[in-house]
Amino acid sequence: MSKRVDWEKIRLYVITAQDAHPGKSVTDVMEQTLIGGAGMLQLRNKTGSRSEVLEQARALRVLTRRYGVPFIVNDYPDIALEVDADGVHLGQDDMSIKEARALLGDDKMIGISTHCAEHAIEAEREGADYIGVGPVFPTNTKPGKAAVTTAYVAEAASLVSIPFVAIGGITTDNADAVISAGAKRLCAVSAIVGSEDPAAVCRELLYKLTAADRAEESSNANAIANERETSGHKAEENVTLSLNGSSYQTRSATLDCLLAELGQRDKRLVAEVDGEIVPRSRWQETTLADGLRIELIQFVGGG
Ligand SMILES: Cc1ncc(COP(=O)(O)OP(=O)(O)O)c(N)n1
Ligand SMILES: Cc1ncsc1CCOP(=O)(O)O
Ligand SMILES: [Mg+2]
Repeated sequence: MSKRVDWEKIRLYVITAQDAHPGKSVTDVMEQTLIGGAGMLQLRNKTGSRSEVLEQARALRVLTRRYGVPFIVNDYPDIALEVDADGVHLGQDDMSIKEARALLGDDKMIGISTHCAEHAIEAEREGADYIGVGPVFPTNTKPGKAAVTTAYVAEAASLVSIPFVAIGGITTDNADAVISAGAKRLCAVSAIVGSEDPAAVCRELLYKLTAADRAEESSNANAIANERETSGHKAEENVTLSLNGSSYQTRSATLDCLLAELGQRDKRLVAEVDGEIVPRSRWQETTLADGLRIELIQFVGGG
């Protein structure tokens, strides 16, 4: 799988944490997350030797290929290349995006952690493929790291056009608040891989994301329907006027439109509304209303 991943399919990004599931293997737990609908996986191993990380990366590469989802390696661009992962995730203190790009080429994804608006803007400018936005809440997975709160999630949603994933302390209990702040994608570690049933937690988080999509679609559809209804009513509303002494119904909104409707706009004539002459320059701004008395006086002949 190359960098051209389908971000529409990636709503839930799951990261490994082997200490969170003693007695269960990383690949077994991560397979459960894929069964639950995870759309992207990351290998994050902060304590193992390089050879252990490489071995886990190889196994997760095989697994993610089987499920057709992108696979990212945290911290080790060289291992990402060696196992043909889809990319690397960098932190603010790691090598620059430029350096990683030079190593990995254009086909691999580069994700980077961001903790404030300036980071997000810089990441997009430097060519990151996605950003992590967090930690949204305090979390034992990243002890001592200040929470950025949902305020930064909302800021990121309006600041960047590359995809972003909200991360840090996200659980099924607080995910709605993160989604309401504007997150379309969630990334979680302990709440998923530390649970008895990782697939079920994934399904629940995905359900929350898709429920929010449906609510947004239906509120957009309502707004469009209201707009149509309002403008539809306007179009259907007839105005009843007195035109040269006779009752006349029209849908035209302005004097200019009425004269066009009557085929008179280009004729030499004087238009009077309620006894007052309306110069041609004001026909477009003269709106029609029930009961108006309109007199059209034609000039006959030349001279
Ligand atoms: C998706 C995602 N977001 C943030 C991080 C954190 O990366 P980093 O800041 O480099 O910290 P460590 O994970 O290396 O401790 C991430 N890994 N993934
Ligand atoms: C790696 C990382 N980067 C920012 S928060 C975080 C940890 C997220 O883990 P959890 O979902 O367990 O809070
Ligand atoms: Mg890192």
